[in-house]
Amino acid sequence: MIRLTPAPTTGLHGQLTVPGDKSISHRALMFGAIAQGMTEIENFLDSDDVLHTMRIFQDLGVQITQTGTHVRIQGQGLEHFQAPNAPLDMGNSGTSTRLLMGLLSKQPFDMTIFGDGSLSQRPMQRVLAPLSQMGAQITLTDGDKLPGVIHANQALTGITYEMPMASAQVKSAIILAGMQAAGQTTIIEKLPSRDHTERMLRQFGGQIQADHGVITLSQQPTLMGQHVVVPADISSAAFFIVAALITPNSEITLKNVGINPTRDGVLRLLRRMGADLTLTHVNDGYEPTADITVRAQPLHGIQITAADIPSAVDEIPILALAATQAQGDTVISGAAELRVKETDRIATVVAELTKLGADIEALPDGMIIHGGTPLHGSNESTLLETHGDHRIGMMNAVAALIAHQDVVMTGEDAMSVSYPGFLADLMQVMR
Ligand SMILES: O=C(O)C1=C[C@@H](OP(=O)(O)O)[C@@H](O)[C@H](O)C1
Ligand SMILES: C=C(OP(=O)(O)O)C(=O)O
Repeated sequence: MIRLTPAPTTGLHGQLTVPGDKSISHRALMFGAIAQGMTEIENFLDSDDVLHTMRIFQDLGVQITQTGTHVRIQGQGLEHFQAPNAPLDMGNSGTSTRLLMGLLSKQPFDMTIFGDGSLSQRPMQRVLAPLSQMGAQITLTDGDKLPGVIHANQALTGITYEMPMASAQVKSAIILAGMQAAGQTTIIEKLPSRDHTERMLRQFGGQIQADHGVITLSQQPTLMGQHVVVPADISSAAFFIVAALITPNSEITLKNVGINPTRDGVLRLLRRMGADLTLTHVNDGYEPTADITVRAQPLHGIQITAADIPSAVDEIPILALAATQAQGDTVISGAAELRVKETDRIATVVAELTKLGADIEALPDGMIIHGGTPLHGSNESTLLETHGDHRIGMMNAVAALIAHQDVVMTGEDAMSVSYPGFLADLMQVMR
C-alpha cells in the first residue's frame, strides 16, 4: 500500500519524456526476431508486458541483448525458432498473446501458452476464429481462454475477414499469419484501429496495402533487420496531459510523443472538451512524433461515441477523470471493449472515481459523468485500488493530485506493466 501525493498549490511544471510506446516496442521485438540480421531498438519500453514478449523470443532461441532502453536482436528469420523447453508465459499482456498466436501459428512444434489471472479471463476466440479459418491449429480453454496450445502446423491460407470489432490485436494477428500464408489476405475494418503493425512491416521491407479500411497482403519477401526508434507512449503521456489540465497553475511539456493518427484520439477528445494543446517539433517518420505543451484550464463535457473509441481506447479511464472536472455531462458510449481489458474498465473506473465523490454512472457500453465535482470521499482517508490494472493505478494517482483528502492505494505494482517509473516521474513534475 502507498500514500498518494496531492499536487503542490504551485501546480505541476517542467519537461518530461515518458517511456517508449508499448505497442511499438512489442512489434519491434517481433519484427526484429523474424527479420534477417541485426535489429537495434532505441527507447525500448522496459516494462513487464514488453519483457514477456522479449523472454518468449529468447525461449524460442533468438539472441536478444538489452542494455537499459537499447535492445539488439540477432534475427534469423521465422524458420529458425527452436522448440521452447517450457510453456510460454504471456504475463498480463493481451498484445503478446494475440499477436504471437498469429505470428507463431506456422511453426513445426507445439507451444503451450499461459498468462496471469487477469489475462486468463480475457477473450481469445476473437483471434482463434480468423486464425482457424486460415488453417492454424490452436486449442484454447473453453475455446476462448488461456491456457492454450499452438500446435505444430505446416500451412496457412489467406482469407478475407471482416472485423467484428475494432481491434488492432486481432487485425495484427491476421497480418502476422497472412505474411506466412499462401494466397492473399484481406482484412476489412469498419473503424480504423492502430496501424503500428502495418507501418513496421513496411519499415522492415514488407509489402502491405491499406485503402479506406481494406488491408491486403500476401506472403512477404525476406524482412531485413532495422534501426527502430520508439516514440514516447501517448497512452502514458495522457496521464500527465490530464494531470496538467486539471491541476491548477500547471504547465508541462511532454517530449517526443507518438502522435500516429490512429492513436492520438485523446488529443482530439481533450480539444473537443476545450483544451488548448500546443504541438511543436512535429516529426514525420515511420511513426510521427511531437512535443506537447499543456496548461491547466477549464474543460466542458462532451459526447464520446463509438467512432471516437479505437484511437483512444486505453485513454478512456484518464479521460473519465478529466470529465469529472469538466463543466456539464460527458457521455461515453460504444466503448464495450473496455469491459475486456486488464479489468472491466467501465466497472473499475466507476468504482474508483465514485470513492472520491465523483458523480459517475456505468452504462453497458460506456459511462455518464456528471462533471464539476470536487474530489472528496466520504471518509477522512480514501482507500483506492488498482484492481491489478496499470491504467487504473495511474488514473488513481492523478486523481489524488486534486483530492481534498488523504488518499492511499493498494496494488501499485500493477503500474509496472506499462510504466514502472510512473510515480517517480509524477514526483519530478511536482518539484
Ligand atoms: O495492438 C495493440 O498494441 C493494442 C491494441 C488495443 O487492444 P485491442 O486490439 O483489444 O483493441 C489496446 O487496448 C492495447 O493496449 C494495445
Ligand atoms: C489493454 C492494454 O494492453 P494489453 O491488451 O496488451 O494487455 C493496455 O495497455 O491498456
